Amino acid sequence: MNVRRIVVIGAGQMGSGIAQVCAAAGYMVNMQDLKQEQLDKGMAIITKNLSRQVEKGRLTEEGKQATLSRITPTVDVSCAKEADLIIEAAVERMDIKKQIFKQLDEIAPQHAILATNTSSLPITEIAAVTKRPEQVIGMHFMNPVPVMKLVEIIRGLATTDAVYETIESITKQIGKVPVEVNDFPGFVSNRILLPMINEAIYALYEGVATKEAIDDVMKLGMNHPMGPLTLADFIGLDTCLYIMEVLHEGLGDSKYRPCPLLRKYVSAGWLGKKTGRGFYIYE
Ligand SMILES: CC(=O)CC(=O)SCCNC(=O)CCNC(=O)[C@H](O)C(C)(C)COP(=O)(O)OP(=O)(O)OC[C@H]1O[C@@H](n2cnc3c(N)ncnc32)[C@H](O)[C@@H]1OP(=O)(O)O
Ligand SMILES: NC(=O)C1=CN([C@@H]2O[C@H](COP(=O)(O)OP(=O)(O)OC[C@H]3O[C@@H](n4cnc5c(N)ncnc54)[C@H](OP(=O)(O)O)[C@@H]3O)[C@@H](O)[C@H]2O)C=CC1
Repeated sequence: MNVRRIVVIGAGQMGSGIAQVCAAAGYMVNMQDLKQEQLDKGMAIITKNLSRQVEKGRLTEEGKQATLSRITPTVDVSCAKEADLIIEAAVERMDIKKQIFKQLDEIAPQHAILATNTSSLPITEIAAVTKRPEQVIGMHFMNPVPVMKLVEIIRGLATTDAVYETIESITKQIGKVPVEVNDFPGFVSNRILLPMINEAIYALYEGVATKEAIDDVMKLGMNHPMGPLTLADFIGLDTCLYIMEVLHEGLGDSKYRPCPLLRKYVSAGWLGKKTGRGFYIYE
């Protein structure tokens, strides 16, 4: 299928990154969010990332402007009318994703593929609220999107081979590496990563060590680029909690219970880097 226009739903840290890499590869992109403020923040992040590439001599000023000109920020979801592919990157909650997919199914042209960047939620269940489950698929980017190579691709029960192949080909065109995994809670990435992060939070909760010490052990001892508590702040503690809840409920094993300290921080609105405070404080 020939994809020209991509609509990205959500202009947060993932949505803005996805819009950037798609526009940089030549696609026309509409980036939609509920609030203008969030769109402004998303565009500012994209501009900053592209400017850094110009400073490093990896991109010309014209190239930066051309990429920016291919992105149209909007609060109007009816931009989905023009989409060949929609990539949803709103909040990690099944009720909200179902609402979005129902609406997109009504607005988007018949041929359009509806992809979700969900970190953990079942693709089949999201697809079931649409009249085109065969055109719904998981396209799971990693954070920060412009840097990380992986895109986990997850078929729902009804996803066709043609839709899978289109998404695989677009993933390669935007310079990423597709890896196919099956539709299980948390897929592969977060089934393995999030229990490690949750265990690090338990270690802090139980007083095994300070947050700095826990992060140092994993950075210096295991060569992780970021310690698990820094990484949790980077992902967003709300997203970490939602993912743990999906693993706990979806796999039915108490080993996935979210740490009470994680719940407490989320209740306090300490969501990590994006709100200025999580396990650490950010200026
Ligand atoms: C929750 C989910 O569903 C799935 C997930 O995404 S889980 C999260 C997965 N991501 C990770 O695990 C990230 C772990 N951390 C890292 O890999 C690294 O710390 C990092 C790439 C984020 C930063 O790397 P670093 O070496 O510490 O810092 P730094 O030297 O400043 O940056 C390295 C490069 O990344 C770029 N970069 C860093 N942060 C960036 C950002 N937020 N956006 C865009 N580019 C960024 C820098 O510009 C730099 O680019 P060049 O090499 O081209 O100069
Ligand atoms: N953070 C990460 O490391 C990763 C996250 N993901 C997944 O990507 C998705 C987005 O995460 P992330 O970008 O971190 O989250 P953010 O909180 O940074 O951004 C989410 C954005 O979506 C907006 N939004 C909420 N509801 C709607 C809606 N109905 N229509 C349009 N926009 C909406 C939010 O607006 P408002 O703030 O006003 O609610 C916010 O701007 C989640 O599903 C997450 O699990 C996937 C890979 C990695």
